[in-house]
Amino acid sequence: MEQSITNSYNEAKKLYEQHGIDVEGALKRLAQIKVSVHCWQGDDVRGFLHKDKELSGGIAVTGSYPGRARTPDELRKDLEQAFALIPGKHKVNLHAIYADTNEVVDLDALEPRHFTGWVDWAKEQGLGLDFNPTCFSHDKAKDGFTLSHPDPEIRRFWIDHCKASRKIAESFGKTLGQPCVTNVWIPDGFKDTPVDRLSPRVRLKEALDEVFAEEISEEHNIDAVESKLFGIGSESYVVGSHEFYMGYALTRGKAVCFDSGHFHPTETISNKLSSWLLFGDQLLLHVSRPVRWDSDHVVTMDDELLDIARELVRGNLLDRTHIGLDFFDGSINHIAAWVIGTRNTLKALLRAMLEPVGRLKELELAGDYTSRLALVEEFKSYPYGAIWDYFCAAQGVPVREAWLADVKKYEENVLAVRG
Ligand SMILES: C[C@H](O)[C@H](O)[C@@H](O)C(=O)CO
Ligand SMILES: [Mn+2]
Repeated sequence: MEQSITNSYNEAKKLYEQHGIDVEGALKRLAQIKVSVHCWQGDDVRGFLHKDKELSGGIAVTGSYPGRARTPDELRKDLEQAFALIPGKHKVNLHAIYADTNEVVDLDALEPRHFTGWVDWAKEQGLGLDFNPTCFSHDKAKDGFTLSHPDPEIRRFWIDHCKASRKIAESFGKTLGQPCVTNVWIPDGFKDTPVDRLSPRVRLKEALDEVFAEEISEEHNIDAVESKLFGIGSESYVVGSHEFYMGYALTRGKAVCFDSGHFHPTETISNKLSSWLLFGDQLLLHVSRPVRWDSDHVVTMDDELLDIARELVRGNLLDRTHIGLDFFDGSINHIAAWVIGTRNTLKALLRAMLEPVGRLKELELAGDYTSRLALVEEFKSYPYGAIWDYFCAAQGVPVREAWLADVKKYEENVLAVRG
């Protein structure tokens, strides 16, 4: 390691230690955190199962930056390049449409064997896998409804797909020796104001009960459900609203997925986590960045990211939280997007771990809000960057922006030659 990195680290460490902060303990904890990196940033959410299908479900990718992955092998190579620039050992979050198979197989007939390529690779790379049924970009989701569709035959198709997804996830968990989080998100909703808000929710509740009917050990698979306020084409009503899934997950022992882009523009998920975890067991995060009406921008070091990290650290919630990412930006280098979003998420957790939480809580309890504010503000300019640099160097990944040169080289040598 470069001497200047160690020197800056030692100086910074002294400053934190004056406040009783255990810097080495924080770095050990940070090294254990697994971020679930979403595969769909690598190919603009197209997948490999039905190459001709348009992206649907009220989500959209804009931009045509060259070099998106076109095959499972390309996607895996791109992920390997991203992970070489991100400290720690993580997970990859797959959608069903990323099956690695030459067979013509529909979503309801998918089996673990269609994902063998992914599992073998994950094992070899020391990565975990998470999973998602893909309830969009399919003819049977054309009119915007899946699990809550009024037609029982269409509902059946999606129920079978979600059941198949849980079996695939269970096989991931068994083979890789760590649980796979299976997240159900459906786009179902109305563009214009519905007359009957209740019936689609009744259908969704019944369909989900069927999906989850088979007991699968949480050692292998953890079920999560993800709400949304609105999507493109479902502006007026979404069946799987936050309240729907709060009730559903609480009564069924499921995890709730909080996507930071799925709420009103001024509503933050950081303020929801402590409430949920008082009553529910586990949560899944989709760390994203909403911008005006759109929900899926690359995660930056903004106030909400830091507040999410603070909530997890201050409330001791990390052990019950699965941290996933969810953004898709087609206007920049696909690998850089992963690296920026994942490094920022980890860096925000480090910043939160380097705050004098015990002291701040004491001040708050004593009603000394002046000191609380003063300390929180001063800590914003404490030298966490020096601790982060040391962490990156110790983990064998590039320090500061040095990773960008590797991405540019990969772009020139690998991405630019893709058609
Ligand atoms: C592709 C993902 O499953 C999707 O982004 C979902 O998680 C979501 O957030 C939809 O808005
Ligand atoms: Mn999401």
